[in-house]
Amino acid sequence: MKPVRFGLIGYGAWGVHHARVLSGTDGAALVSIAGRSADSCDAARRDHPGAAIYDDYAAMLDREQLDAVAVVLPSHLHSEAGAAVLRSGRHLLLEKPMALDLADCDALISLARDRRLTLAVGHEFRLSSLWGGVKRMVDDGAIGVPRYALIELWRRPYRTGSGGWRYDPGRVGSWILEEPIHFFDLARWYLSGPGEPVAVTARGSSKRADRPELLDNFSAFVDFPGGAYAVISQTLAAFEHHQVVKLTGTEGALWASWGGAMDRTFHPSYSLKYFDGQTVVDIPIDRPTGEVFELEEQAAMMVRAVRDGTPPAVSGEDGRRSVALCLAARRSIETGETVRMDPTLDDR
Ligand SMILES: NC(=O)C1=CN([C@@H]2O[C@H](COP(=O)(O)OP(=O)(O)OC[C@H]3O[C@@H](n4cnc5c(N)ncnc54)[C@H](OP(=O)(O)O)[C@@H]3O)[C@@H](O)[C@H]2O)C=CC1
Ligand SMILES: O=C1CO[C@H](CO)[C@@H](O)[C@@H]1O
Repeated sequence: MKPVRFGLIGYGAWGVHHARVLSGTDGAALVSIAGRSADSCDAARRDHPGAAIYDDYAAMLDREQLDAVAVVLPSHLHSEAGAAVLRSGRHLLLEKPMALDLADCDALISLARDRRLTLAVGHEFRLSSLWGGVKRMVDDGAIGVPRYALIELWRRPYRTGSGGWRYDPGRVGSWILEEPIHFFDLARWYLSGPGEPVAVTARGSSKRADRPELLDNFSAFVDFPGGAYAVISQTLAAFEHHQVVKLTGTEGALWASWGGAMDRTFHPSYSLKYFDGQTVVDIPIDRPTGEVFELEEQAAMMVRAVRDGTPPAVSGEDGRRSVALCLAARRSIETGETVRMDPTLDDR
């Protein structure tokens, strides 16, 4: 069978991993990469001598024969580059956050729908043996009806990113859209059985008096219909990278934890403990877990989506809901109020 032909836009810290994975996934071929500076283009050429390298992604989309394109650019460029990919008739794997506002999310969803193309968003935690193991046990009824989730991250400060985009609110949107967005996605995945979140209440603080908008510390309560709720909490004012999900239900509890020297480590430690109301057992995790591993599952998922039309793990609608929760959290911090969500998806 002919391989699915992939293009990649963006060859920074995370694009390098997308490229590594796309060039090694069964059924995929990494055909071309678009960078921007001479440095990132040279690095792409050196690492992937078989791929065509461009310093202009529009030229790559014009000239290359591609089935699908991964967009791994600074977040303010997601909507513009994602739209260009879809308009060119290619399936799209778009890094999170899907876009910085809901109008841009809507435009991408419409473009993909009108052209019958796959739009997948890079919330790769859903492909994890650990975080996905939690989901499978919840779906199997292991903890009864889920009532509470704590999703917590302790980590070192963010990298600045190329040209400092991660520390510029105009380009990053907010730090809530940068990483807590993954946790809003997980909270929905675990708890939205009875329906989508109904309200968000958030608080945040900065460690720098001169940059109060950069929320090193962030916490949110997310209310679901029927009284279940999630607490999302993150600090960037710490060290290494340690994440937990603690989930309780009417009949049991799950405690998943993951840790490493950094988010992109190939040597993490992780565990999943399950309590059935009486005893605690360790649940074996069958595959290594961590974002560098989940990318492999994500690439395989994209190959299936292109070949067979299998729905993506995280759709444009999912990506949009997570953006909506982040924007609601930011509004809650600004106003000091709880923000009610519109379950019909019309919250703007
Ligand atoms: N799902 C996940 O777990 C993760 C997601 N991400 C997301 O991935 C995206 C990229 O993050 P990251 O790689 O860390 O950021 P970096 O700043 O490390 O890399 C961004 C890259 O984009 C390139 N770039 C900028 N403008 C253009 C353009 N017009 N055409 C082509 N390339 C361009 C830059 O090129 P140059 O170097 O030449 O300036 C740079 O190489 C972000 O949206 C981030 O949120 C990141 C990490 C993990
Ligand atoms: O998962 C992630 C790990 O951290 C990165 C920032 O350093 C985020 O961009 C990303 O979403």
